[in-house]
Amino acid sequence: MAENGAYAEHSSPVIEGNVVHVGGETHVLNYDANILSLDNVIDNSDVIDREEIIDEIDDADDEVDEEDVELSPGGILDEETVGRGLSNLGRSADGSMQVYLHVTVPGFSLNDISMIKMFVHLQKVELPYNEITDLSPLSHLKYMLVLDVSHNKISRLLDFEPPKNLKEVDLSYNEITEMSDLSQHHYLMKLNLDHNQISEISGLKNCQRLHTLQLAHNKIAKIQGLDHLPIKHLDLCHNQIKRIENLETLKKLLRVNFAGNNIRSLKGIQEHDLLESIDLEDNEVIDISEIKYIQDLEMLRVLNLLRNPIQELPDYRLSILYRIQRLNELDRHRVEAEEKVASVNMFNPPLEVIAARDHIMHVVYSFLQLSRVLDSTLPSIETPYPMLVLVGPQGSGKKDLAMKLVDEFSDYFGYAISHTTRKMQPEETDGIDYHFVTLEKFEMDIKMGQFIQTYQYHGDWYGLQMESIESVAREGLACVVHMELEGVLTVKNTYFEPRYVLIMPLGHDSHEKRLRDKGNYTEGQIEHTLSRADLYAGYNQDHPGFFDMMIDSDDIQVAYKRLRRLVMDYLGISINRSPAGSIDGDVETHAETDVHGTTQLGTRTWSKPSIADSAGMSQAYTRTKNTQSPVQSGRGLLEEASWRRRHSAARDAVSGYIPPLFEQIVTQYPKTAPQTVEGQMGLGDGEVSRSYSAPVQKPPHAESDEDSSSDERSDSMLSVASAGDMGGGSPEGSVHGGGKGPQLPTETMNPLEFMEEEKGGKSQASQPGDLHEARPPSAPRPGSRGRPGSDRHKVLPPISPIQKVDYIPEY
Ligand SMILES: Nc1ncnc2c1ncn2[C@@H]1O[C@H](COP(=O)(O)OP(=O)(O)OP(=O)(O)O)[C@@H](O)[C@H]1O
Repeated sequence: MAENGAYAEHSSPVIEGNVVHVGGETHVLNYDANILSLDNVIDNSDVIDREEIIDEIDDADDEVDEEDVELSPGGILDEETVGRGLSNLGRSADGSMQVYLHVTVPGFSLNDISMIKMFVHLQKVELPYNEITDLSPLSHLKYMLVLDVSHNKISRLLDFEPPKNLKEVDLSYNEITEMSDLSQHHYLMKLNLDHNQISEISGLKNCQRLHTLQLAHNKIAKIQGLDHLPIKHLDLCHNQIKRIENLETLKKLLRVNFAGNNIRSLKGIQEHDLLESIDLEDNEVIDISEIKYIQDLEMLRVLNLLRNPIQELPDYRLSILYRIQRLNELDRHRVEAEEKVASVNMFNPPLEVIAARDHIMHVVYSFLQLSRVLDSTLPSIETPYPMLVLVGPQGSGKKDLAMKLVDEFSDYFGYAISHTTRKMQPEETDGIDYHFVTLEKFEMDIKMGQFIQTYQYHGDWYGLQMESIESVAREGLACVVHMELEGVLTVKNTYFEPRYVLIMPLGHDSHEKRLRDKGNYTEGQIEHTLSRADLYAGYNQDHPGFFDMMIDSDDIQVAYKRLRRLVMDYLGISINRSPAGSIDGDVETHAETDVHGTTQLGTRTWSKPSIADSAGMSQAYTRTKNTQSPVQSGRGLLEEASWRRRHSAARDAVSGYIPPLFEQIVTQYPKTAPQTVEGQMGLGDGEVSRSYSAPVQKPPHAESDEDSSSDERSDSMLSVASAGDMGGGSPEGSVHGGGKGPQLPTETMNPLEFMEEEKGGKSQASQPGDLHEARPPSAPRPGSRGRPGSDRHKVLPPISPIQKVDYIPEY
């Protein structure tokens, strides 16, 4: 009997056993003489050209196909059947012959494959869909690499002498109940045992090259016997597994399929850093918290949780995507980038998104209410309602600072009381620290459009109502509020333009201690709050200009000193000099008090620079007056004011004038809190902290305090401004009074009023028809001269009188 394979190359057909070699091709012939007459081929070899011979052979093959030849009768594999199934001609393993390397004989109901042992060179044997029970003839196929005997009746696993190099075995759809020891199959890489009756994984211990193990649709109840195997693809779907276990040592896992089991928890799958795909379809995963076991898997891209109870959770898909942002496919559906964004916005919205939503909500609710004119805080381009917002993490002490500031500067500031649903603490008073309200009331107020911002912190709601601000403003005071960062972001969406001072406990330990000392917070809350301190620091760093100032509140006393000095600087309140001539600059320092015991004001108020800023105006005023009106100069009002500001700035630059600190803070952009602690431009003690800000120089027109320190100069600027003998006397005197020094306008004075006065003469009484009369009457409160937000301060500059201005001083 001829072997499958060997031939020598000839130009004319050469017959070797059942093989014909024609022009480099080899054909296997049947022994049945009816199929092909070898004589014919050989006899006519001289006269029939090669192609005809090949055609003839092909025709003969076709004829045979058409005939109903019974192959492998009785399920006994015969040579004819093998011959038909041979393919893939190639070199034999020893390289000496050309042989067929593959055989495929599917669906012949084979139960005896003894014949196969004749074909020793076969490397790939496919005998699926038969009735094979015994694989022992395969022991002869020493070169076999791949074996597919799926869909047979095999009950014993690889029960034959193993070919040395057997790599892939498909024994799926058989009747194997037990996994025998496969220790001799050293080279086994892929083993498919799907659809058998296996109840226990075993015998694989020495299969140290096994990278794919398929055991789907068996009766396995426990994952075991896989320790230290280099398995990358593990398919255990449709078994009876309840727990993912014993996978710790499978460090190469890339894909696992546990679909169709009874798994509830994902515990056991963690720490597989290479895992890319997990299929858990049709299991019993119910709890979203289970995702924690897989959310740190760096390479995970595909997850299937279809037909698990977890699918019933509201926003299930987004919550999974939020937790595992790196997924490309979830539940057999591609994940879109938009879904990932939506998931973040839903479960951990960026601060800006929270603030925008909050703002929109309050705007919409307020639109639903009857509109009401808010006379005290109505916005104005020139002088927005003055507000100071202390912002920082909980426990930064900002509430205490705010309270203390309002206490000390009660003539200037009022505390805008926020509403909260949190429990009142023993040391707190309703209506002073907060308006303590029920959740129902809080929600009702939201719906009534009362709030300008709200924020939920540690489960309690906080919110600032318009009425809280308005009630402070009605008193003629600027308002101080404190809030978390999200609140600030909402306020930044409103028309208010407060100054924002970041109160930051820079020392982690002191912050923690302060939180613990309060004794009100749980461990989780403390941890959360401490982590938010980093958020603030990061936000400050990433958003230059967001905060106007940062104050370290590690030491609350020092923090207050700084805040106090900042405020005094803003307000232009002079600071007493100590006998030694230095500035006290601390809590002991008091605002300069005039003979009447009222605090003396400088030229600044707590507001944004108005159209005609004080520096520009002040210097403009020292110039020769030019009574050309904007109309005459061909410029509009705003354009005129802008032109003057630029003119003034240019002149300052030429003359070397550098505005004092407060003015830099108020007027310069970006007006930012220092991005690092070191860079803090605080109003700290002495030159060190000053060195971070621009040097403060005396303006050319300031004549006094030659030897003052820079701090003093800063303050002296204010004094100079007020020194135009505005300090004493009546409010009118302080603003309009004619002194010897340069006349400086103040922000307590409407620039237009200032211009008008300049026109009409400093000390002259108002003339009929001038701005004073055109302006709505203001009711000065006793002792409230020109303080921010007061009725003396033109927070609400009249609109119609602007039209009446007939000139703006030129210089
Ligand atoms: N209207 C508001 N909007 C946003 N956050 C607010 C508002 N009112 C108060 N908060 C902030 O809510 C947080 C919790 O308030 P709580 O009164 O418990 O703080 P606290 O312990 O006094 O903190 P701190 O010492 O920083 O003032 C604080 O950071 C507070 O500033």
